[in-house]
Amino acid sequence: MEQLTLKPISKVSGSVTLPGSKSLSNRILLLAALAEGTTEVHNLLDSDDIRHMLGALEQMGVDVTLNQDKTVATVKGCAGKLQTPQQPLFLGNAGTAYRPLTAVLAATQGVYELIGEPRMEERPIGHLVDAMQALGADIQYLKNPDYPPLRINGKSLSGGEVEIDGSISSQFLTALLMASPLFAGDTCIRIKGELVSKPYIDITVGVMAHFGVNVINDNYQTFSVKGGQTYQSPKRIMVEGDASSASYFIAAAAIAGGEVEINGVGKQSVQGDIDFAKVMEQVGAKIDWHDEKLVVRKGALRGVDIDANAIPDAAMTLATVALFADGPTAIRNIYNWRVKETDRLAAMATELRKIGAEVVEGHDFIEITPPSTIHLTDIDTYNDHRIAMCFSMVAVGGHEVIINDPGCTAKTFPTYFDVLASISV
Ligand SMILES: O=C(O)C1=C[C@@H](OP(=O)(O)O)[C@@H](O)[C@H](O)C1
Ligand SMILES: C=C(OP(=O)(O)O)C(=O)O
Repeated sequence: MEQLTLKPISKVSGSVTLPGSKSLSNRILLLAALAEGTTEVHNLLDSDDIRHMLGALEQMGVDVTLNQDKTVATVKGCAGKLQTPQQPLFLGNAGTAYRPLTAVLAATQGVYELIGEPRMEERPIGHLVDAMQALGADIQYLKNPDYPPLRINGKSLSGGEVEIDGSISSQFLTALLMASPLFAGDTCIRIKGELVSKPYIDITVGVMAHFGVNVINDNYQTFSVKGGQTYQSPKRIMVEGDASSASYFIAAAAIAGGEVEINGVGKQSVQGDIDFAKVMEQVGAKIDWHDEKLVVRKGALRGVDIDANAIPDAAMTLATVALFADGPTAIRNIYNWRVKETDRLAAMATELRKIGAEVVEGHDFIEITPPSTIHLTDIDTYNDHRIAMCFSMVAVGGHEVIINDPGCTAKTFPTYFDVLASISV
């Protein structure tokens, strides 16, 4: 196994430009593929999750041309007419590819098999399949009920009224929304249970609007979409920087100081994870907010007690910032950390304890009391990019740390450790 030893970092200073948002990149690619017209996508993320979406689209006959560094894609829309792939579509562990493709392909003529990495087979998808089946979709589980892999016999669906459980993942609603304009008739979606990760629905609705489809969102309880529509290419679209990736640099500047300019997200961001910057202000970071950049400086760091349901990805970064706060930090309402790249609640608790922190792991929360001394250890990353990136904060806090399998950041941020090194003193 590869290991990366991070030496103590005494200061971070300089400027970083964020890679494009994973959530925006995969939504935009899928809708550009389904649209009428050609779309030029700028600042596309180049990472494993996007590669899986691109690979699937290519297998279904979509013509996508990438520039040399793979950050500009020209997508020739197929106006909803995808080809049946010859092979199963391998989607890695990319939720933003697997879930939307499940719903869209169920409403598109053809036969599809959707497969993934072993962890994908442990990530539930039953709530989405239940809703699609209630609308008449033909989707079968190939191994275990409620989990990938899936076989889909795509066909014309008529829409109608449908309920979807939103309590485990917002990606199921995102998927259903993205498929809804393809149904022959109108669709009214009612949310069962408390909808989690709500800001991601705003991203979905925003991207659909760019492609000419209007969603009526009634207080995150019901959503209405007109049927019989074809997405329309906006011709050119820009992916903003990844707000979840920004969290590591915001945290690094807050812990180690110097001044870090983070380009690509700011006041104008459409991503919910931008609110991590507000949480870090509460923690003590000094942040200047610009339209599309943040400038972050160090402050005295306080422990906080937050409900992180709206920012599940960025909130992981707070768990390692907590090592350097003046008291305990609690991160609450994050049950679905357990069904992501790994059981993130268990994994974070285990690794933080190895560093020396006192940790309470609840069913849906984690409480972290900073250690009096930080232990030198190697961090297991569980094939979870965010665990690898979060624990680089130990080095930022002035302590050597070893990251096992650092290459797992390829899921969303292949160059993360180089970018961190570029601002480290
Ligand atoms: O829709 C999206 O782009 C995402 C939604 C979130 O998942 P959940 O809705 O499952 O919390 C988030 O964790 C994931 O990284 C990306
Ligand atoms: C949960 C994540 O990914 P996915 O899109 O696969 O759900 C993540 O990137 O933290």
